[in-house]
Amino acid sequence: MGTALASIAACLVLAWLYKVINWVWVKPKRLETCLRHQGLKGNSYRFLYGDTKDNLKMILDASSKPILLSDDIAPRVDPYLNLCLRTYGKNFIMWMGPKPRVNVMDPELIKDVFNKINDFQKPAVNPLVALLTKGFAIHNGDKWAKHRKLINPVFHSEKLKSMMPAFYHSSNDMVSKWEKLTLDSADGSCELDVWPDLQNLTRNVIARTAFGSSYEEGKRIFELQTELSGLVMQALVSVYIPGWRFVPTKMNRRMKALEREIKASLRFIINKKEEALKEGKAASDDLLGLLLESNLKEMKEHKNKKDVGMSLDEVIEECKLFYFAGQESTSAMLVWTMILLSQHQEWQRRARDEVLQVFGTEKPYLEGLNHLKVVTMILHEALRLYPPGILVNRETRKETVLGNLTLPAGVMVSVPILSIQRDPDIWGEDANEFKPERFSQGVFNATKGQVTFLPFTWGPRICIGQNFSLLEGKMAVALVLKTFTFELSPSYTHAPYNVISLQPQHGAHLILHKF
Ligand code: HEM
Repeated sequence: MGTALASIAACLVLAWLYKVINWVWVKPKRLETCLRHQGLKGNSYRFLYGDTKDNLKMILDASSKPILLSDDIAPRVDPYLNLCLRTYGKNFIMWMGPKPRVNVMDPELIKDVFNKINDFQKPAVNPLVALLTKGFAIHNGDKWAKHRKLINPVFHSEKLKSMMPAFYHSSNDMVSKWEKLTLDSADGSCELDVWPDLQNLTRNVIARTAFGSSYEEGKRIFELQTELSGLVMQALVSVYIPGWRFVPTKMNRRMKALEREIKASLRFIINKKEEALKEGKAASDDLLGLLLESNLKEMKEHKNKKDVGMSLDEVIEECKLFYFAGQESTSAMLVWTMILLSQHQEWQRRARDEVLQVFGTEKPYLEGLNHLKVVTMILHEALRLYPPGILVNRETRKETVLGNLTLPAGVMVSVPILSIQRDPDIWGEDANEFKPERFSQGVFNATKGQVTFLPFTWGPRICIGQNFSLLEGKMAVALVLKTFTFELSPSYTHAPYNVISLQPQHGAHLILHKF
């Protein structure tokens, strides 16, 4: 009996060892040979870590010093990728641990990557990131399609109209706070770091638009989510050990407690809203109400079918996704827009003239915001130079053809948005300069119809919140321009860096003058 057990144990250990050796050595080397035969350059695979150690070291080094406003930001923001581009050209492989990642910058290939969503799937997320959200942004296949279909109506342009009061009140709260600071000073000016206030603005917008009347509870959930993101980020910089998250360390216990509290608070809000909706009491004009309405409709229409609609847990995860996806990126877009307009006073003046011409002393309204041409050009140029998401990844699950390449299963494909949007081959020699006039005839003309402007990516998985965030951004920019002129403070240091989104590492110190 004992010998039989020992043999089974030995077999299990051998099987496990085989899997580990295959994962860390045999498979990466096989993939490397296959990719090199097809002409792809890049560093050789290094055991377990691949390029990740060098990548991290270069990021830490680059982020230890600021750069000049006139410098290219790529060497600071993504130094390793930038080095590979210079060393190997645009088509190369980088090693994300034992996984090869192919860099793709050809517009036709990018189109394929974003269009063929079943061939190029979202990579599995680190279980730590899944603590923050398991919403449809991380799913593939039928589950993604089902959730996207249910959530699409929530972001329909006619529904955005009902979000206008939330955009206005949140922007107005911020502008009133700044106005008070300028009025309290003798010369009607004040110096401040606008970055935390812009983050607060976009948080308030999501709390208001997601939960309507439950806004205060929504804000509390945000505080918990922010603490949880901080802990997840801390855990992510250490080497990921499978299963470590179950060890009851102080940090792991806190993460679990936060996750439980967030879930319980969301469950409470959702139940309250669902009850009210069923009784016909609540106007479903917030994101959660609209989502529940879309869900109820689907369940009624297909009540005899299996697996229809979303469960309560799935709705909870989608609410967490609104927080996660909707906030950081929009505040990043706004902060870089303000920094660029501080540097380029002529464009600031043109944008203000337009805002005053459209709204005069009136509160900004939907149709007016939709007609702001100069402001839209400026937002697009800010999103080109400082895309909140600098890179997106996909992964092959089976042998897949991409242009001249045949990629085996298990290869990551990366679209480096920042490098593409600053590529002189695509945008011309002035690619690194702020020139909103590029977008004077719209995005299609600016890109000559190619897939080269990608702040929201492209294809079926394009950002669902694109119109939402642009409208929110226009409201905030219009109110700021109506109230202040602004410039960079001498204490501003230019230090773009990438943590989830492209952020100003040392804040955004500006001087505001009451207009
Ligand atoms: C300036 C602001 C924003 C930027 C630059 C941005 C950017 C992006 C990008 C690049 C993706 C695609 C990621 C990928 O393909 O891997 C994406 C997806 C997504 N975004 Fe946004 N986003 C913004 C605002 C928002 C807002 C306000 C919301 C919601 C309230 C939102 C919700 C989502 C969702 C749910 C997805 C997943 C779509 C899918 O997988 O089908 N985003 N966003």
